[in-house]
Amino acid sequence: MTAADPFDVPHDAPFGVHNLPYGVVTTAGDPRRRLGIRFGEHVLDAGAAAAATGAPVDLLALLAAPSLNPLLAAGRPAWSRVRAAVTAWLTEERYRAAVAPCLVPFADVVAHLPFDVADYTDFYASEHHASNVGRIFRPDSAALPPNWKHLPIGYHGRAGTVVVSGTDVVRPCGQRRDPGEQAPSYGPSVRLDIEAEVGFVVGSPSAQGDRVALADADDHVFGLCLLNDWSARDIQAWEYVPLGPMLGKSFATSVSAWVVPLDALGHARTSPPPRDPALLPYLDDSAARPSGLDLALEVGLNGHVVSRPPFATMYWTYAQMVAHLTVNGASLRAGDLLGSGTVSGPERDTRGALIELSWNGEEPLRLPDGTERSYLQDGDEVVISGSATGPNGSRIGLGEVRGLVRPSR
Ligand SMILES: O=C(O)/C=C/C(=O)CC(=O)CC(=O)O
Ligand SMILES: [Ca+2]
Ligand SMILES: [Mg+2]
Repeated sequence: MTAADPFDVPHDAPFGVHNLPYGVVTTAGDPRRRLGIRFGEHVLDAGAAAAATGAPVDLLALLAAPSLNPLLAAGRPAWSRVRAAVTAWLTEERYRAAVAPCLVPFADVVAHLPFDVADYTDFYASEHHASNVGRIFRPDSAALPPNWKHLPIGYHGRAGTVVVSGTDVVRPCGQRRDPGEQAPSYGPSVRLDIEAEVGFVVGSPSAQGDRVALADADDHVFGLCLLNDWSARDIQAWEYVPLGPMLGKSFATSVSAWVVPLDALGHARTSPPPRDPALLPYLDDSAARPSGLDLALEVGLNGHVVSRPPFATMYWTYAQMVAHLTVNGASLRAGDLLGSGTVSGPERDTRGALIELSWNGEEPLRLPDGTERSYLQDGDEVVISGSATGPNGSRIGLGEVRGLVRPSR
């Protein structure tokens, strides 16, 4: 093998054979949207590889689709068959000649939104984040509301404004009420923020009226992406009582272009923090397979790392989010996106939002380039990236979610 052999991916590379995340790509020479699987420095054209290797017609149909949704809806047995087939194509000598022409250099692809987002729900699962924001937004109340440790709080967001990594974000306009004022004013947000989150991508639907038990959550969750829940704190603070976030968060939510299957994250599973008080039975995971995940996130602002949020500290797991979301009989659809909520750890430099990092502007961040930030300025670029440990010390790259702030129109 030579260094240029596309099949020769180093064991510690972020997109090795243990990862195999899915995306939707086009190339300059072929503008058809098609499924790609990231592998080393290349992207496997999944539909072309299925055809070239003579895959069964049902798998061929799933992989020849222009979005991930048909594969998402096909369910866990199909996800396992596809993953096993792709692993064989990329590792077994007998497939090399057929598969090699289906590997496109990563630099040559444009990645699009990998799935059609059905419903988007954003949770609030970090105790550190919820406590910090509670202290800032509600200084005269307890840091955590009384329901916080009994259910994973969330709100329903706006699926139609989810955008893929690399999409610019226009500073939103809206109402705010400035400190000391009685009346609101209108204009571009002056407290534009980020929220570093993990987005869980639902595959198999559930029927309306049914509940999905905690133990069955893995039959429904296909994988995860990185998510930036852009938030205009001034708009949010004025509008959110009593029904919750609305325009302060609905203008844009960015997701990474590559969906990492849950199957790639077996080694990242970890026990969530101890729960006190005890949970109602439908949320009690004390006897379940752990669904905490040890994911290391990094938040970059204009090229400087400003935070390293640890996902393992999240109080609520994706399995509990699924159990809670469906406990009233609400159905899941293929393409539902469940945001974890901002990931913040206990230390200052592990907080996942600027409102916490700058304590709402009281302690501005000093960047190595000599500038200060409390909130985002026009032209700022935010990159959230992440990784986990895979089998035998391999790495599972979670890719990145990137966004640049454009001035209000
Ligand atoms: O505590 C509040 O009123 C608001 C909290 C948030 O803005 C956070 C939110 O979107 C959920 C999260 O990302 O954890
Ligand atoms: Ca959020
Ligand atoms: Mg949002």
